[in-house]
Amino acid sequence: MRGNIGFIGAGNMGQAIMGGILASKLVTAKEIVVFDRYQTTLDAVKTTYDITAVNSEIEVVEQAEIIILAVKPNTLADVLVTVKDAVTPDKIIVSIAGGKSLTFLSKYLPENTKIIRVMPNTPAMVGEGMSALCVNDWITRADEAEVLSIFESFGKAKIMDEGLIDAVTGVSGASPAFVYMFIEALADGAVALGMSRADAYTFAAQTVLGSAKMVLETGKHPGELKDMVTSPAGSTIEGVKILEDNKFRSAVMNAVIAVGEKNANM
Ligand SMILES: NC(=O)C1=CN([C@@H]2O[C@H](COP(=O)(O)OP(=O)(O)OC[C@H]3O[C@@H](n4cnc5c(N)ncnc54)[C@H](O)[C@@H]3O)[C@@H](O)[C@H]2O)C=CC1
Ligand SMILES: O=C(O)[C@@H]1CCC=N1
Repeated sequence: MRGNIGFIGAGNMGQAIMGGILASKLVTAKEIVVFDRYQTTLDAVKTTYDITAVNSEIEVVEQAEIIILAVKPNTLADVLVTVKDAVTPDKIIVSIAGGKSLTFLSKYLPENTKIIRVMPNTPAMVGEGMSALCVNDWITRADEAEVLSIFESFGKAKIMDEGLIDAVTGVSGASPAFVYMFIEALADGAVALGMSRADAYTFAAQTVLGSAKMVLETGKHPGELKDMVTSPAGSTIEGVKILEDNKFRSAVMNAVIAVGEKNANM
């Protein structure tokens, strides 16, 4: 790393990324410089991770080379206005705010600022994140590789065209929420059939984890993997029919599209 990694905002996502970077030992805890305007959060993060806590947004920009803006989209403009004068051409500004484009970000920053827009997700917290990175014209190949290595330290990461960011937000940024709903529902079904709550979450979550690994590691089409589970006249196909009757796949598709459309209009 060329220097410290800064965070402005240390909520769910800021902490997920911080935790991921620290677990992978990409930098030391002291090389992570954090400001959160909510003192309780800042104190908690300092205690939990032993990072360098500072007292303002500007101090983060001054003390770090790569600055991750992890505030809510509706506070992003205020943060950009606050830090603008401290942003020099050598700094890399990374925004993870949903719906805020590179053009939006560049309007608030000096003309030649290096900017990267990222859509990560919360599984970063356990080293299994999925992030898409969109870069502006001032980002060099070396900058790109360095920031990619941050996001690869806690999962998979890929440089993507900004035109695909709404699709990314639907399929990986927001979809952990859908997956948790699915796991909860699987477990509820098992509980209805007599299994304990604790066992039901373990059986459901391990099955989702294993099924995801099958897709990633076998390279087989998900339909083929589904067919491997459904014996003729067996029990699984009865469940598949219920999901089809209830438009399960259509509901999931529409959920992804709704996220993307909202993201495009934030
Ligand atoms: N939660 C998620 O699954 C994902 C969130 N995102 C994006 O990440 C961003 C952050 O989301 P969350 O972490 O969920 O929100 P959050 O509300 O948990 O965290 C935001 C943090 O920023 C702090 N903050 C606000 N203004 C500040 C300022 N001026 N200086 C320093 N700290 C400030 C708040 O005190 C809070 O701790 C959002 O823009 C969201 O679109 C992106 C991908 C996934
Ligand atoms: O709900 C949101 O706005 C963000 C974007 C992706 C996940 N959370």
